[in-house]
Amino acid sequence: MATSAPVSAATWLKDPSKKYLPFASVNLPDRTWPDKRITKAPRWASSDLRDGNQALVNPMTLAQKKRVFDLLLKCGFKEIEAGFPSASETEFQWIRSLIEQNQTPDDVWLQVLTPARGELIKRTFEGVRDAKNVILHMYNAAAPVFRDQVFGNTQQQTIDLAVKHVKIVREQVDAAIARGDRTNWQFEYSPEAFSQTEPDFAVRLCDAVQEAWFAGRDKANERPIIFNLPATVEVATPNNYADQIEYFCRNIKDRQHIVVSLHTHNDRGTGVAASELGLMAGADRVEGCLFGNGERTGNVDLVTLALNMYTQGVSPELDFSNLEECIEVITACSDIPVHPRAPWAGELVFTAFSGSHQDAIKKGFGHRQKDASQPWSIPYLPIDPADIGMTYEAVIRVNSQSGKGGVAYLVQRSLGLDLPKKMQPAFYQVVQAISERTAKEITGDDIEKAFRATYYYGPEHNGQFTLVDYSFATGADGKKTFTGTIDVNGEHKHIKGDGNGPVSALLDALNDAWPVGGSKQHHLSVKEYSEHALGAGSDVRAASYVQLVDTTTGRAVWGVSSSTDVTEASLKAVLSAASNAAVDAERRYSEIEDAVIGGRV
Ligand SMILES: CC(=O)SCCNC(=O)CCNC(=O)[C@H](O)C(C)(C)COP(=O)(O)OP(=O)(O)OC[C@H]1O[C@@H](n2cnc3c(N)ncnc32)[C@H](O)[C@@H]1OP(=O)(O)O
Ligand SMILES: CC(C)C(=O)C(=O)O
Ligand SMILES: [Mg+2]
Repeated sequence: MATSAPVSAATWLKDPSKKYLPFASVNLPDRTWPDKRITKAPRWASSDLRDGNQALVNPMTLAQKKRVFDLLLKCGFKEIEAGFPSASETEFQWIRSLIEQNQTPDDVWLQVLTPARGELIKRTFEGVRDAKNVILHMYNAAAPVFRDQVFGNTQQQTIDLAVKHVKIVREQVDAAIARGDRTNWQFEYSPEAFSQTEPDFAVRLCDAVQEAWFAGRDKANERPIIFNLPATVEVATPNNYADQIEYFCRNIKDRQHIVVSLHTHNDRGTGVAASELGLMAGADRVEGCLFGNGERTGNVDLVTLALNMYTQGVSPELDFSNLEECIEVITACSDIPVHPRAPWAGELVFTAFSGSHQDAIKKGFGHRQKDASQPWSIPYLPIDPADIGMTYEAVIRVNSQSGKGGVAYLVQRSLGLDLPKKMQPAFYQVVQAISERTAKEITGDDIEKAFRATYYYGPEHNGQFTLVDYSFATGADGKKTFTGTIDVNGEHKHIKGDGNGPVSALLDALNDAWPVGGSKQHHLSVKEYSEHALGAGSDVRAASYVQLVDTTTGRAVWGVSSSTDVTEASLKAVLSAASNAAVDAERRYSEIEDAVIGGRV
């Protein structure tokens, strides 16, 4: 018995060239857009509540729409496509509520979409009655794939359909004016699937629409018509879209009386690039959605577009200083998360896990601290996270791919300690061992805990030796004599020693006292010493770092401490290092691991 192939059988083709044809480019050898730059913000129109909303699994409730609408106002949008009033009673009432409850500020244009269908246009006009500012947006499909397969229309029939409905829109506007309605009107026309439409036909169609719209009027006294040129489905590389826009701008009649608007989708992942190149090609206006919501792969992401502009030093004239709030509102209302790696807004986009990135960022911040008046330039960070309301906290996160620079950066952020370069590898080894053991990210908190445990840093972290009291005497030869008491595992021990300075005098005393607290004989000498101020003003403290080497074994250990008194900080740092020297390396690692991860592994 014959069996039929499963419906989902793969049809991957070794040679797809018969099934899929390459995009036919516009012939525009003298294109000028590649040499242009984006030097000012376009007019922005949000379509979150229309194109974004129509593509949601669960379209927004009225309350959610209102939340998004308010957010858009807060971000500074002046043109908001709020819906499709003829689609349903809910959509209609939503638009009515915005108007009747006076929710739209006087400088904001309420945009509504209608297909080129007489009864739906009339319903749309009923929907926007008494609004202050309305952009009446009408579309019909123009591309051959729609003409042939959906409507069975020729080019001329497509033009006729558009013109007929433009006249209906005009009649409705005239009727509203005649009635004395207070509304200001703009007309927007979209030849749907513009980017798949023959460029010369798109121009002819729009010329006919323009003629019908302005018929018998002096264009100079009219608001310009908006020609919105959608890449309804993105089917080619973005340079093709730019060519189409430049071609349109060059060939459309009376360019000065029209606004060229872009409306890109992201099917190939280049919606942002297409809009940017489209602006370079001469467009004036951009439609899209926050975080790229919308049909299929979404509309162009307006946050990305605006912040791309911002980081080129061009004000987008939109305010995304509180990006967290935008993310919160849009994700809650659309039920679609922002990808962790989405440009600018993703949770991970300011985070460096890898060692060489962390090292470069840390150094970049160091540079900037010295002179913050220079233009922003930090490796791997094309924007200052603070400008969009993000903190630096997430900039460096540590896993097993991280390096010493990143770890040192986190210690600096949490404890203010600027670890000496030579000390960084030692503490990094500690963190690396923990991170390999857990095979997970090590949080900033974990790193702080590990640091405190490793160097007995902080009052609750006592090493083998702690300083109880001390004094110094200076001899005639300038030598210092340390006399003091140290606590060794709970027992006080009096020690005395000489040296060129406080550190060497304490070490001399310690070396004399070995073995103490059950530890073996050691002979410690100073290999590295450094200190820096911690904090400022009356709260300033000294941070001291010392590396001791045990000359009996060659093992080197670090110690750290801080105090309001420089000498005390250095003595405590010596005892921190000596406490490390007193315990063998293996045991120290397991003590530290215990303190940081306990039973978490
Ligand atoms: C690219 C874009 O995003 S365009 C915007 C798309 N957004 C939406 O569609 C969301 C809102 N839409 C809706 O709620 C509905 O589609 C409505 C209410 C507008 C219309 O619904 P319906 O009347 O059921 O029609 P439907 O959407 O299925 O449209 C298909 C019919 O309209 C016809 N049609 C489309 N445009 C026109 C036109 N300008 N003149 C006459 N008929 C038209 C189609 O040929 C088709 O006719 P057929 O059923 O005889 O084959
Ligand atoms: C209605 C039009 C502008 C549209 O959304 C599209 O073509 O993508
Ligand atoms: Mg669209």
